[in-house]
Amino acid sequence: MEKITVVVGSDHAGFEMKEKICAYLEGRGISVQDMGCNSTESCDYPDFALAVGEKIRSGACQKGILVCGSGVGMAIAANKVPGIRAANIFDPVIAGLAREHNDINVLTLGSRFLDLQKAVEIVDKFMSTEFAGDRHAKRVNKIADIEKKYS
Ligand SMILES: O=C(CO)[C@H](O)[C@H](O)[C@H](O)COP(=O)(O)O
Repeated sequence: MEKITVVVGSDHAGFEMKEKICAYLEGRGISVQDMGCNSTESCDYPDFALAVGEKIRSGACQKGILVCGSGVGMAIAANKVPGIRAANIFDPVIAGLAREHNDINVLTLGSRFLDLQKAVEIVDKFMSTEFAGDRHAKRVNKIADIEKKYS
């Protein structure tokens, strides 16, 4: 596995799972940058999706993980940052495909619908699966072209 820094964030609903995922990644020797939140006090997921997306866009971090109650709000918000390809994943096989075919750089998780063991399996797939390139690169480039059309 390449040496990378993972940037993580959550809202109040994802806080506890985010903390456990940080500890899991750090325990595996992976460098983690935590953009908050820092408690279960109610807060707004777009603030953390933006912070994580900007870290990746700037090149400071290579992959991101965002946790909210369903994972949906985080995915919608993160995908508004140019260059971010975020997907809300509930299954490790799909996590592998999302890396292999779509080169996602942000994983979003729904803490209210995933147990920790499944979340960790998804994180492992996200971290360990390489983009396959080839025909998939052409398609991912077309996604970037859509973004350029509106910039
Ligand atoms: O964005 C979401 C829903 O798509 C997340 O699940 C949020 O965590 C959720 O909306 C937070 O809800 P709450 O009632 O304010 O806890």
